[in-house]
Amino acid sequence: MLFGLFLRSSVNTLLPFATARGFSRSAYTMTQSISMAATDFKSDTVTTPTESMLKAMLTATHGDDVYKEDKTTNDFQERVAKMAGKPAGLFVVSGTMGNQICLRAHLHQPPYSILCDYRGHVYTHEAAGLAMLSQAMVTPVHPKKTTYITAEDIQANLILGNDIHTAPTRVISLENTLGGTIMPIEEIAKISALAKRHNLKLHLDGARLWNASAETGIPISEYGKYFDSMSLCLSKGIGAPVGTVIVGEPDFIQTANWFRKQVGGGIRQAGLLAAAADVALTEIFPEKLKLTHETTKKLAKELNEELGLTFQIPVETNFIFLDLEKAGIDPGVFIEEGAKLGITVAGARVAIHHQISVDAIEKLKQALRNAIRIGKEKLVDKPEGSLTYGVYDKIAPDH
Ligand SMILES: Cc1ncc(COP(=O)(O)O)c(C=O)c1O
Ligand SMILES: C[C@@H](O)[C@H](N)C(=O)O
Repeated sequence: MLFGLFLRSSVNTLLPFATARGFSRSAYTMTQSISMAATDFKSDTVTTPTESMLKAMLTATHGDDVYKEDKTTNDFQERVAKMAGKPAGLFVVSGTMGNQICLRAHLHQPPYSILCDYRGHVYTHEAAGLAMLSQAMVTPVHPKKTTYITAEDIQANLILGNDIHTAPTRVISLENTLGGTIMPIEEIAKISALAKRHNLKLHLDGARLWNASAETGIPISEYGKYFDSMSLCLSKGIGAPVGTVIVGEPDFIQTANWFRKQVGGGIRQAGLLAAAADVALTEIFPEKLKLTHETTKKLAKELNEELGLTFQIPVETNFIFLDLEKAGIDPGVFIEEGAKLGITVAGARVAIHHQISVDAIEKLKQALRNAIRIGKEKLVDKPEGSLTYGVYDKIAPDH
């Protein structure tokens, strides 16, 4: 009974999608009890567990995952690996861990380097893991003409051969979606062929591959054909409280498991977390993700038509990258005006997820109206700790 009360009071009880003012078939949920995520645009990592996820945790098995004895975890790993078209998977606690142990497991004898997009999360937001865990050099590549790095961009930046002055490229690490933009599968196929031609490994930071798949209709397994490893987060738009599954060949996953243990990522009763992630994947993918994208695009259209706002990169899934500079909006003012209205924003990037409330969307628009009005009247320092995504602020490649 007590737990039932806890459930009711602290989680979103998601009603069927509501048709909200101005947002037909909205991805917004009308929540009976407002979760802190309902007003939080800083990221899609902020979603809170739904009642169904918490209930699933109650019936999870309690085996010790370090000894591979937990049925719920083993079954979930198998489910995600199958969706990815890969023979093996490993449940880890975060996307960062998933990426870093995959990349480390592909590398054998330094000196070596990893090639990725200059905005790639593995390079910009994983606490220098490539340098410290993998002792790798990085070749950050700027896309020349598109919002994603192409086979041509990569070819021009590969470090091949064994010149003693260099750290040869051993792994190409892609990210899809990146900044919410989708990398076309045709380009991925070209990059895969290039990697194979030079005997390089290809990794995907697929924290939001679910979004790309939901938007394009291309199955996860179709993407999986081109990669030696993928890190698939369940704690972003999929809305699980914790978890990522990395996928690949069995011997690769065994090596990655070693590095998982080494960084303290061996999990005991992992079934509790895997059970919630399993329900989240079923509940959210792909339909609720698609609705979230529809809502994001509709909001972007309204911000452009009503407020004249433009965007740093195309709005293709669940992120809007506002061009605040062009609008004369100080990020600190935007953050401050949002706080006054009871919403959390983090600067240029606006993240939409399945728990954002209709009311919060209206407040976001009002905060932007206020910030435009205030304009250059005053400049406000960004509050300490605000997520700035500086790398994303410059996401538009230097054409
Ligand atoms: C593209 C991308 N990859 C990886 C990660 C890392 O995930 P986590 O925060 O769970 O470590 C994030 C952030 O959440 C991300 O945005
Ligand atoms: C902050 C960053 O690590 C996180 N992945 C996000 O996109 O919000």
